[in-house]
Amino acid sequence: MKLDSLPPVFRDKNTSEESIVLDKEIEEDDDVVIPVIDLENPNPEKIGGACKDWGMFRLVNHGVPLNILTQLQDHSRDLFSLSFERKQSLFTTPLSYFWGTPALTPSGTALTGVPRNMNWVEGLNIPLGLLAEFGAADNAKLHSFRVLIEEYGGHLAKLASTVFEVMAKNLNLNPQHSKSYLSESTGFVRVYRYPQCSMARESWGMDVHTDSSVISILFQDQVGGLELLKDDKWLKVKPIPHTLILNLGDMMQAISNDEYKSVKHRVKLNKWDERLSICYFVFPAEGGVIQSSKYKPFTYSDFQAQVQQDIKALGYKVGLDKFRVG
Ligand SMILES: O=C(O)CCC(=O)C(=O)O
Ligand SMILES: [Fe+2]
Repeated sequence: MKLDSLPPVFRDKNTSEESIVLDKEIEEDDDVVIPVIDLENPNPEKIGGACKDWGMFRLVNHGVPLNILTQLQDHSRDLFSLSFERKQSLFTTPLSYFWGTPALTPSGTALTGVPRNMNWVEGLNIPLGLLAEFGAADNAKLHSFRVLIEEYGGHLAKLASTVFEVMAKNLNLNPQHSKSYLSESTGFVRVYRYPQCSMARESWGMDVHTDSSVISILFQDQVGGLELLKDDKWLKVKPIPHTLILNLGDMMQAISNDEYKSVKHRVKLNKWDERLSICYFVFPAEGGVIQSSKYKPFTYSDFQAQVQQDIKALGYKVGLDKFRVG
């Protein structure tokens, strides 16, 4: 890892490779087996059960070509290895480059508020609906990244709607409403690098949170660190090559009237390796009102505005509780 590629605030906690190796401990293994959904032959009952009991499951036979996954990883690593200053100047609107927090304003800059612990992460935010504005013709690296992201985004949008259709049927959603509950044009991709950190026990890659999305789909490398909360226990989500992890966000919990869970999750750091993950998020259509008996009618924009206000004022997201009836 090149030290000058890190945001300056992350540099002092990254000691040399040698001292890190001496420090190596064996961590106990408490991996769990989260439900596996085979998309070649999706079983609606199994999907329903996984949504209710876990809020997170693994996708296999998902149809995203392996070469796209590996190329995207390679390209992302290459971009993150650029110097911090270069990344700041290269990733301009509609892309954005952020670090220290995953909470962004709608335009993609890091949201600052009441100071909280720094999240040990840097990332690129890529709104798929604005890819046409992302010219990048004068930069070969960015251009091929854009082409890949476009292809990846197309696959993930299809994947998300396939799974959403099964959920909508399972929940007997009104087809008129459910059309606006998932809108491809709202999708964005986040690419994260979690630098190795010598104080991995004291810092977080990403603090405990739920996603605000309808559906999030994650592609992680082999380093591991993602954990989910189930029955008050933190469980590791083991990296398995070529599989994707789908989790439900707050919008899906509201749409399902709390039948499905927006799962709490977090990312632990690693002392020895940096970690790369690529996440896709998709939301309801602009102006689409979420109707359910447990929540006041609200749009995703209402929700997002409330989240931004809470992060600024309190330092954290309150989330769905702000919209609950009674
Ligand atoms: O990097 C990961 O594994 C998880 C990222 C995440 O939870 C998020 O972006 O909401
Ligand atoms: Fe998340």
